[in-house]
Amino acid sequence: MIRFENVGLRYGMGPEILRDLSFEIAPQSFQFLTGPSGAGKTSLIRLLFMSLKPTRGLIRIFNRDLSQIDKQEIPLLRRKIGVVFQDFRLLDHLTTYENIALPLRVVGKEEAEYRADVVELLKWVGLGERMQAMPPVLSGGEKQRAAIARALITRPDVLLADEPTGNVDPPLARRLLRLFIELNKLGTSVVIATHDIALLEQVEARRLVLADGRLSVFD
Ligand SMILES: Nc1ncnc2c1ncn2[C@@H]1O[C@H](COP(=O)(O)OP(=O)(O)OP(=O)(O)O)[C@@H](O)[C@H]1O
Repeated sequence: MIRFENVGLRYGMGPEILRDLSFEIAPQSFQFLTGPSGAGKTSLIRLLFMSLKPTRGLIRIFNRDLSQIDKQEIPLLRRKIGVVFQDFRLLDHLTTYENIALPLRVVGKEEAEYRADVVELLKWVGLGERMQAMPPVLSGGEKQRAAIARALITRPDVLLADEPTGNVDPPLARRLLRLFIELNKLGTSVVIATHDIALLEQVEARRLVLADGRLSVFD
C-alpha cells in the first residue's frame, strides 16, 4: 500500500536525517514506529502523509509514484489517510463535535447520515460530555482524544498517529490502543509513532525502529 525504496531526507542544507529507508506498510497491517527522541519519527510520519518530499529515493503510495503525483491530487489521496499530529491541529472556532464531523462534511455527507457515528465515537474516546466544548477549553488529553476521533471517523485505509498517547494516563492509553487495534481489525493499516515503552509492550506488533537515520524492521 505504501512502499519506500532507498528514501533519504534532509532539511535544507543540513545532514541527511533519514537514510536509505526501504520498507512497506502492507494493507491491514499494524506497526509501531519507535526510536530515540530526534531520530526522525515525526519526519517519517510527514513523509507518509505526503506533507514532506523525500530528498532522494522512491515512495509509492496507493500504487502511485509520489514524484509523479500532481500537487492538486494530494488532498484527494490524503482522504484515505487518517492522521493524529502531536500538536492536534483542531479548529478552535468549531465545537469538538463539529471538529470530528468535519472530514465527513468535507466529502459532502449530510449530518443525518453521520451524527450517530460521531456521537458514538466521541463517547468511545471518553468525550461524550465534551461534545459542545470548544478546543481551547479542552485539556491536553481531551484534545488528543478529539484529534484521534477526527482521524478515525472516516475509517481511513491508513492511520498515522504521532505519540497518540502522550497526554493521557495509562488506563486511557490502553483504551486508545484497543481502539486502534479494533480499527485495524476492520481493515485499516495502523502506524503508531511512540516511545511509550508500556504501550509497546502491550501488543505483539511489527516494529519499525529508527536510529542514526536508519530503519530496522522487526516483524
Ligand atoms: N523543519 C525542520 N527543519 C530542520 N530540521 C528539522 C525540522 N524538523 C525536524 N528537524 C530535525 O530532524 C531530526 C528529526 O526530527 P523529528 O522531529 O522527525 O524526530 P522525532 O523522532 O519525531 O523526535 P521526538 O521523538 O523528539 O518527537 C531532528 O534532528 C530535528 O532537529
